Amino acid sequence: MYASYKQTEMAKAGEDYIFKQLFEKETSTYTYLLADKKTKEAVLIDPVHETAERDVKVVKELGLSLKYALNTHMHADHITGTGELKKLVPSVKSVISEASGARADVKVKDGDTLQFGKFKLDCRLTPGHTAGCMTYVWHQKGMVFTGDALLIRACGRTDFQQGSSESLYESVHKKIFTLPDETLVFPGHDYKGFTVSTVGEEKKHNPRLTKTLPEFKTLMKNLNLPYPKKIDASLPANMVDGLCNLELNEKTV
Ligand SMILES: N[C@@H](CCC(=O)N[C@@H](CSS)C(=O)NCC(=O)O)C(=O)O
Ligand SMILES: [Fe+2]
Repeated sequence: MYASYKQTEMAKAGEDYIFKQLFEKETSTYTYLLADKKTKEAVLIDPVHETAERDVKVVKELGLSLKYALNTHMHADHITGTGELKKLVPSVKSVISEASGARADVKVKDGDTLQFGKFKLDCRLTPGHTAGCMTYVWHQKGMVFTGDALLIRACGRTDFQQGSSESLYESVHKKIFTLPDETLVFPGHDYKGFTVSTVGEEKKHNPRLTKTLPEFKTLMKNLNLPYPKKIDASLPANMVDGLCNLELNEKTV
């Protein structure tokens, strides 16, 4: 059984593509399904362990062929769904940045591209929340998947996983805010009910990233957020592509 979830209203089936924004309620995580309608090739961005079965069900119902399961970073608050997805659909290749230091089938670097059907995602390294955060840009559809680097009217915390407020500020300003203003911003989480923003809106209204760098650094230093509840289980599992410790122990006895 998987945790409770809801699928948001954000589902689009354009002329030549499929886009779905899926939600995992316990950790307020967004998973995105993108596909080429003609070739049926699909990718999932930031799947969650508990909702991997749901994601596979959607993929199958739509007659899609899942090529990649991408992580924007090594998550601290939940176990990635990539390990579970690979069990359910063995041909899927998991993806994470080389800079994350984590295990995956494909390790991407800044400037790499990932192809599905006639579409491609541009990989932009955006460190700061973690040292290995990757933002994926779908230029052809004017969409950017920012993980926890840029959240709607917020941004990822910088107090663990080699976080750095200075790096995050530079990443967002140089690698995300340089995209066209109308680019749709899809984050890795939302804790307030937002589903989508735009680069133009965030440049104007993000209460953290509109500050000067010194102000931003002070603000981030004083966020005082509690550690994510599942951090102790998530980090070791996400280092090894989402295989949980329990399974690893079972294999070694
Ligand atoms: N309470 C949640 C964790 C909330 C949290 O720390 N979120 C992270 C992204 S997940 S690594 C974050 O960067 N938040 C920024 C913010 O301003 O909220 C839990 O226990 O799971
Ligand atoms: Fe995170």
